[in-house]
Amino acid sequence: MISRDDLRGSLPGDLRSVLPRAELDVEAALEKVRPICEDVRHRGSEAVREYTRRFDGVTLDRLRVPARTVAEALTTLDPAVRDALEESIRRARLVHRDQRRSDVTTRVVPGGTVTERWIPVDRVGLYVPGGRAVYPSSVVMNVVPAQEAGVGSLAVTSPPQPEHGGLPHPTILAACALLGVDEVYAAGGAQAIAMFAYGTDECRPANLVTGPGNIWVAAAKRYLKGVIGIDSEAGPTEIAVLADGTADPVHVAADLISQAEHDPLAAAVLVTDSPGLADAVERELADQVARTKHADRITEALAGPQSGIVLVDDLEAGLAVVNAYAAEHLEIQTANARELAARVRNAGAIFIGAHSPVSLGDYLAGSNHVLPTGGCACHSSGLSVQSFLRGVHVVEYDEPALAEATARVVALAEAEDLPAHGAAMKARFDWGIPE
Ligand SMILES: NC(=O)c1ccc[n+]([C@@H]2O[C@H](COP(=O)([O-])OP(=O)(O)OC[C@H]3O[C@@H](n4cnc5c(N)ncnc54)[C@H](O)[C@@H]3O)[C@@H](O)[C@H]2O)c1
Ligand SMILES: N[C@H](CO)Cc1c[nH]c[nH+]1
Ligand SMILES: [Zn+2]
Repeated sequence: MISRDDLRGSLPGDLRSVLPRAELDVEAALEKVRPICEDVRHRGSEAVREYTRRFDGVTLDRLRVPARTVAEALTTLDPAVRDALEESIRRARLVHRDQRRSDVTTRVVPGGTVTERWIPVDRVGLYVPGGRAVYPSSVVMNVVPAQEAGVGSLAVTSPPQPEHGGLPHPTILAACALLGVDEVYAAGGAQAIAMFAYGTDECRPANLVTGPGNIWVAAAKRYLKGVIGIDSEAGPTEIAVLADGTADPVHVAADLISQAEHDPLAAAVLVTDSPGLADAVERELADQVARTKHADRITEALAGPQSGIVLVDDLEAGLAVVNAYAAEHLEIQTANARELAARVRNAGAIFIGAHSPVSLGDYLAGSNHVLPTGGCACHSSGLSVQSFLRGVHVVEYDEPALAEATARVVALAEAEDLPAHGAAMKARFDWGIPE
């Protein structure tokens, strides 16, 4: 129970330290991924194949999936799944197309302009998880914004599945085919991220790698950042639900369980001012978990230190808690949900009201489901078209505009004791280069 007194005067950081959160030791995982990444750097595909044998239990002669195999995956795709994927792609395109940026030219002074030009990254590597669950939906969430940004070269990688002849899951291949992606690799974990970073004889290096994954994937992204660009760390899934006594405990429990289903390290947190709702949700959780397929990993996730029910005095305190927590997904199920949502500062994505569950966002809302976890939502965004663009300033001044700027540039250069900077300006005018 966190009371208003606990909150009074507490900084978001203090509050964060008393909230449930996974003690995800990415730093410890870094120790383990460092040698994997270095090995891939030096031995390329041979090393990727060796770690694939060790961690995925699959022996592969080559990592690249033949383009024909990708295309053929469509022939065995369940028509209902095809229809759902196509609609998911259509809705995601609608949302992501609206995120495209236009170049903007600012006339700073007469004769002096700065244009911000948006240029897509040349080549991206897209990670699609495939350990405990397989994620064709993450193919959509990675590929659509990259394509809408105008990225020219896209490669997808996903862990090989022993029961599918060492290929990524057929629905992942089919999703790639639907999106027109034919460069696909059967590799997962840290070794796949290193493959994109350093390149191998089979896979050209990429400029940027994006996509969600487990702790090994998150650690590899952190280790290789700089060698390759990365999106935000999108690690084990999190859901926070801010609810009052008007929320339906059956729905709240179902939504918490839905995200706990991803990983024993997934986090599910209810923040409520209603002791009655808290009790009812607890009862519902026990009932629903017992009846669900992945009860083991869900039970582990719900019992972990990262999950729990936080009872607050009122919804103001609840708002402070969810802002401090900065969940990957935040559902607001209260009487005044839209109003509270407008005051949320930190969340990867916000789901308003009884009819906007996270499961909708995972597959079909049109929003992106690759979102920052572990509190990163206080500084990072989910995947979007912007993730695949670079803004480049293009500067163009004419001679009078440069002349008008010269004295001030010289003054600032001298203040920084960098006189050659000033000299580069003066050289263009009568002032000349000083002896
Ligand atoms: N935040 C998001 O946007 C988002 C979206 C979807 C999924 N997720 C998360 O992605 C994760 C997917 O995890 P997953 O495990 O199912 O698939 P994954 O593809 O991320 O990881 C599987 C890979 O991990 C490697 N691996 C397994 N054990 C290892 C070990 N002991 N040492 C080194 N490497 C090892 C293997 O090579 C395997 O290919 C889940 O945590 C889920 O919650 C997050
Ligand atoms: N909830 C995950 C994002 O954290 C995305 C996902 C994909 N499939 C099901 N769920
Ligand atoms: Zn999910």
